Amino acid sequence: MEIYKEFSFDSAHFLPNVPEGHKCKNMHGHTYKLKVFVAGEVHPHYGWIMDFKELKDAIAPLIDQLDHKLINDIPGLENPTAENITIWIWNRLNPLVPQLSRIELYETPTTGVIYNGK
Ligand SMILES: Nc1nc2c(c(=O)[nH]1)N=C([C@H](O)[C@H](O)COP(=O)(O)OP(=O)(O)OP(=O)(O)O)CN2
Ligand SMILES: [Zn+2]
Repeated sequence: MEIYKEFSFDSAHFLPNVPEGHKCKNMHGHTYKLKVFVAGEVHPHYGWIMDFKELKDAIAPLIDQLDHKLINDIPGLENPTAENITIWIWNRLNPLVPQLSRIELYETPTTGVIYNGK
């Protein structure tokens, strides 16, 4: 079984490595939607895989770093594609939440990344 919790953050970014003339070389913003999945067994006493609040507390410092920021300024995110942001989140969240099974990051309503750490 998997549980999930959704988060969102509003951030500015630009993509420095795209060719001249590409619209994403200009600074612009997104309301990112983040969906975090955790897999495991249902605890016989608590009746849950993991407390949603524990998940929220684990990701809060990462959301704080991203929300209302220029993502390019964050060390490790100088080229803040959706793929790189997703890997950055995974690498910081997985040590705190070892049962992490999947991250989905939506940059726009029609574009996103699904990552399971491999
Ligand atoms: N594989 C990726 N491709 C692109 C990324 C990315 O992170 N990974 N990022 C961008 C830009 O950040 C851009 O803001 C999003 O691109 P796009 O889907 O073209 O955005 P639009 O809102 O303009 O989409 P429309 O459907 O055309 O309105 C680009 N590519
Ligand atoms: Zn963008």
